[in-house]
Amino acid sequence: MEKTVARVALFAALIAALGLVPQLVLPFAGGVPITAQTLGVMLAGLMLGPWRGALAVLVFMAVVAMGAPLLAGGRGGLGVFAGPTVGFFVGWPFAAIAIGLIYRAMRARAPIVGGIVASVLGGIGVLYFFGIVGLSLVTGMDLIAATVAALTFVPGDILKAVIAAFIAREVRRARPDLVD
Ligand SMILES: O=C(O)CCCC[C@@H]1SC[C@@H]2NC(=O)N[C@@H]21
Repeated sequence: MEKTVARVALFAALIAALGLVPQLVLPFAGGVPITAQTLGVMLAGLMLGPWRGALAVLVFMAVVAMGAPLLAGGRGGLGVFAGPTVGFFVGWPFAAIAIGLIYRAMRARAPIVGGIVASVLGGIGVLYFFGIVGLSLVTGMDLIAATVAALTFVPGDILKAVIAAFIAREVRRARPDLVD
């Protein structure tokens, strides 16, 4: 129990720390930034598993919602729920669940490929569904335009998926007792 609390807190803190990496706001992405924090969401799903990973993300989100400026660029507070990133933000725990479930099913046979596939399906497939709908609702963009805007993030998120898969495999090799 104590170990679980410590791990969940650690990953919530990791996602917060990744917010220190400067965000990149591209003019054609509807005001949604490129952020390193999605790497933290992927790592939480891969290394804590679906439910504890989602819990770590939810803890981080609760602290942000309470006003802590822990999102990249120093954002926080309830205003996040009215901004163009709301769908991605709300989608993070669902992405962590999908990543954790897919990785559990694949990691024994293919730790790296499984980590990449899980992170791409959860961190792009599932997450972008929420993100695109949210972007469309908040900005009034139609779903096609919001999807095109979201495509901006695909190369960076694939890179994060590869990095997350290697980190998860190495930590699992070195300290199997610390991961899901
Ligand atoms: O800071 C926020 O309010 C949430 C940011 C969401 C950014 C999304 S997550 C998926 C995609 N990949 C990125 O690097 N940025 C977007």
